[in-house]
Amino acid sequence: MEPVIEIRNLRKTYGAKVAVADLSLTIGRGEIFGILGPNGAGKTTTVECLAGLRQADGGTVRLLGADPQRDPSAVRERLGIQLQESRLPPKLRVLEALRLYASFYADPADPEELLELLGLQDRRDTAFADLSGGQQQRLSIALALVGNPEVAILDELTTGLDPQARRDTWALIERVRDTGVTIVLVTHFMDEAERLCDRLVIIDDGRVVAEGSPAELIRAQEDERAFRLRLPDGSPDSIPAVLAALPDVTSVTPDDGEYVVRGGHRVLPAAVLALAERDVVPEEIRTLSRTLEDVFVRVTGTPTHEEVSS
Ligand SMILES: Nc1ncnc2c1ncn2[C@@H]1O[C@H](COP(=O)(O)OP(=O)(O)OP(=O)(O)O)[C@@H](O)[C@H]1O
Repeated sequence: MEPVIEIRNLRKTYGAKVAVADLSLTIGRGEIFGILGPNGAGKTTTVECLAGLRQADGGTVRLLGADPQRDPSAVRERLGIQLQESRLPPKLRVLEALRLYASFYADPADPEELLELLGLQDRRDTAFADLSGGQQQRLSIALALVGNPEVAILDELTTGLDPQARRDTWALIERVRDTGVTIVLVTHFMDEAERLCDRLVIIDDGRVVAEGSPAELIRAQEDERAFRLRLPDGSPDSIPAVLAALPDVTSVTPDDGEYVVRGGHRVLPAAVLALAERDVVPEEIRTLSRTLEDVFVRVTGTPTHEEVSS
């Protein structure tokens, strides 16, 4: 793997607040690399240091062999960045925006080709304010790509998009990667990371707590089990808390009228026994395959949804 990004022992504080404690990672050419973590974990600070937008307190950063901290201009032409909630003037039209941004670069991409890659050809004369959320998002990706970058950083790519627009955006990112661009994806969506990333890190409190491909990370959770449970109408309200208190259970999460129960390899028999002792016959039980979300909950201790307390 030819590294295009190397971060070693990065540290960044804001006054007394340690945003990045000690973080190292390596990203290879042509990868879609995910940076995941709970709110406030230090993801945005990390990519801002990587882009030379913030000065780190310690550690080294190399992007395409250059030091973006010391010499931001050395990476400016080779890096595209789409930060959270990038907004444009409401009246600026799509093609105008692309041409304007292209004028900042010595060797920009052809705005017409970008319009086609991003499926915005028939929106070329539409003002930013009149685009749908998905189209605005696609335009902000196009703007990150207009300088013909070798590396693109995309932060919270699909926040606020509907399921179809999210899937379209994922397909688009794969097309961009296929053109040879290395992509750094900052996200808190586990399904997005599992679907798109070749490799990823999960960071928590400014440190890497897990690293690998989604499949490797999921395989490493072999002793984890989970199932979905639908209780019969009229079962005692205390049942979820009873399950949450069992030693084999690590979490009970309500979801769409059912419960997702997670725990060790004995979680299913232990829960069924506890239900039987209370004369509760489940309406339905479905075992679940492990996902990146299970890995995330385990390594960060942060539930992605509200849990039942025991
Ligand atoms: N300019 C700043 N001044 C002070 N504290 C900051 C600043 N920017 C970020 N922080 C704090 O540093 C920590 C890391 O923030 P950062 O935005 O890097 O996290 P994040 O993982 O990107 O979070 P989110 O998912 O919420 O965007 C947080 O506790 C945040 O409140």
